[in-house]
Amino acid sequence: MKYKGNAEGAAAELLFSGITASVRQGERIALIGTSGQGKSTLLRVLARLDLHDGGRIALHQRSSEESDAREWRKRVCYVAQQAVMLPGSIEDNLRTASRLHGQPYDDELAGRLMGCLGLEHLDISKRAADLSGGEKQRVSLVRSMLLGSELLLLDEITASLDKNSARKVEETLDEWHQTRGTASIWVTHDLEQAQRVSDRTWFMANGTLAEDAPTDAFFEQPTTEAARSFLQLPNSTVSL
Ligand SMILES: Nc1ncnc2c1ncn2[C@@H]1O[C@H](COP(=O)(O)OP(=O)(O)OP(=O)(O)O)[C@@H](O)[C@H]1O
Repeated sequence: MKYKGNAEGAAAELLFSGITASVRQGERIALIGTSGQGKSTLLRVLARLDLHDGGRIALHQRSSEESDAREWRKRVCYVAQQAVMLPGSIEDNLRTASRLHGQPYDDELAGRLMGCLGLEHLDISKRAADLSGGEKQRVSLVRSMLLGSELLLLDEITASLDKNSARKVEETLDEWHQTRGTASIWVTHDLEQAQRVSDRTWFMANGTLAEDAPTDAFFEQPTTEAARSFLQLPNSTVSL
């Protein structure tokens, strides 16, 4: 699905292939696997921020080729691990979605989400560039949530947060999911977090989606040796 070229024109290497999967409305997926498997790349492909070299992605049966990229990115929103703040104040950043998509800015909702994520102390007229890494990450999450997407692609969004703040992010997204039915694919290396925030787990290994299973089943009884090894479970006789 996505090629990884290396320098000096050497033969391109297939990063992953043969992935067939779907996300149901309101479903919460944890995407896990060892570093370098292509989890972030898969999210970026799904958000149409990276181009796939083959295969098809579709939203409600409409393929990416038939859909307007801007409209797609409003409905499928990628939240990066390294939050990028736009020039201007925190409020300017929060207003991005409404400005870009010509929709009214919900001041009350923005304030509520900032509070839920432990950012109520921030003066939103402050320069966004001056925020700490963890603050930027949460402001960027609020900015994305204000888009009202139906699928959030969350790329290690709590990686630079303390435990307390990370829990607030999880709780806020859980409430968001309960009240709005927003689906998510959450890339995380924290396996306890993966179990808390998902109904289904996608496990990437060996250049493909090696397992796609309900989260409880995956963690109790993974079916591949790759997953057993990843979860540090004893070997079984189950084959890859
Ligand atoms: N645009 C690109 N061109 C070439 N190689 C790329 C590109 N994007 C990512 N890669 C490479 O593809 C591989 C997968 O990267 P990716 O960040 O998707 O993995 P990951 O599973 O999310 O890793 P991690 O868990 O460490 O964040 C890495 O070796 C990376 O260097």
